[in-house]
Amino acid sequence: MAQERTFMKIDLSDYDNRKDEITRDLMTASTEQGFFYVVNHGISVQQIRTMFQTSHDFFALPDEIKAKTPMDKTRNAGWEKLAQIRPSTGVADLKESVQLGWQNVDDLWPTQEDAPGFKTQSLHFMEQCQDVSMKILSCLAIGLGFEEDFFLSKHDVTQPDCQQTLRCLHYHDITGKTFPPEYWRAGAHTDFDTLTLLFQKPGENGLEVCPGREASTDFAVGDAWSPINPGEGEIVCNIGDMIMRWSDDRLKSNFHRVRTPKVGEYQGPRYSLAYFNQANKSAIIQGKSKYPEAITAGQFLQDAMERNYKALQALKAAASAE
Ligand SMILES: O=C(O)CCC(=O)C(=O)O
Ligand SMILES: [Fe+2]
Repeated sequence: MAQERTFMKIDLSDYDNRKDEITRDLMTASTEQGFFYVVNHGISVQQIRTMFQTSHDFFALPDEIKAKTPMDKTRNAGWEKLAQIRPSTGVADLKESVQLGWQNVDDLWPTQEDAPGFKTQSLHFMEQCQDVSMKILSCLAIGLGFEEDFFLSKHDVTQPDCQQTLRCLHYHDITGKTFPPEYWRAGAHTDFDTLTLLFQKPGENGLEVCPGREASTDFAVGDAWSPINPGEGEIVCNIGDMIMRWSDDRLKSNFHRVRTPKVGEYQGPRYSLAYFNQANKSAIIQGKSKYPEAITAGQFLQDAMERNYKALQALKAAASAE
């Protein structure tokens, strides 16, 4: 079921002077919908376009080249194609992606020879995403009653156990093709992280959101999906499971998906970029009321992946019993 919703636009301009107002707006957006647009964030349209060109050039390489740095799940970095299976669908997303990290992934970057400029440009963009993310997380810390730098040291990209990641995504051109209904460009899911920054190219829409999730461990999801279509230069941000738990479920990590366009609609390629903020492995996540028990971010992610795995196995078992 489709439902029109308006998502808040958070203006980061004059950040230092307007921090109280920005915090109020961010808390409203994060406790209600968990999705919002961010504008005047300091990353120029030109810089975003340059990163999209870089991502486009990488994906245009032959698969044999991209496969030189395959997805390494333990380090959450590398390239994969038609490989990510969501428990909500049971089939692989119609996409390819490359995940880039800050630490311990030197061997998982494509070489300068294969992808000239890719590493330099991506790292530059990651720095910019990191800056914007820390501004938002600083406000959310204040809003949740922590010290304003509370989340900063916990998402420290200089630490060897840092888990901050940029994922470049390419949803293939499917012009003229029809897929069974369980095939999505990205099947419905929540993000495991604290905060995601999403960029897309103008007009390459398809992202849909379903607000209303009550607990960070919940799989249940309603059926009122709303499109969220950013203008050029706007960042779509969403709250992830990690900060939902940290905030005792006050901030909402909601389900989202990317629909597969039908024949008659624009079915050309779609490119997006997602910067996932995930606390350092050793960072302690501890709520103040509902979830007072301490857990490391490393353990939190492992548990989340295990829950996903079990849900997928249950889905397969149900399908084979039919
Ligand atoms: O491509 C998009 O717009 C969304 C991607 C996404 O939700 C994800 O990779 O977690
Ligand atoms: Fe996502």
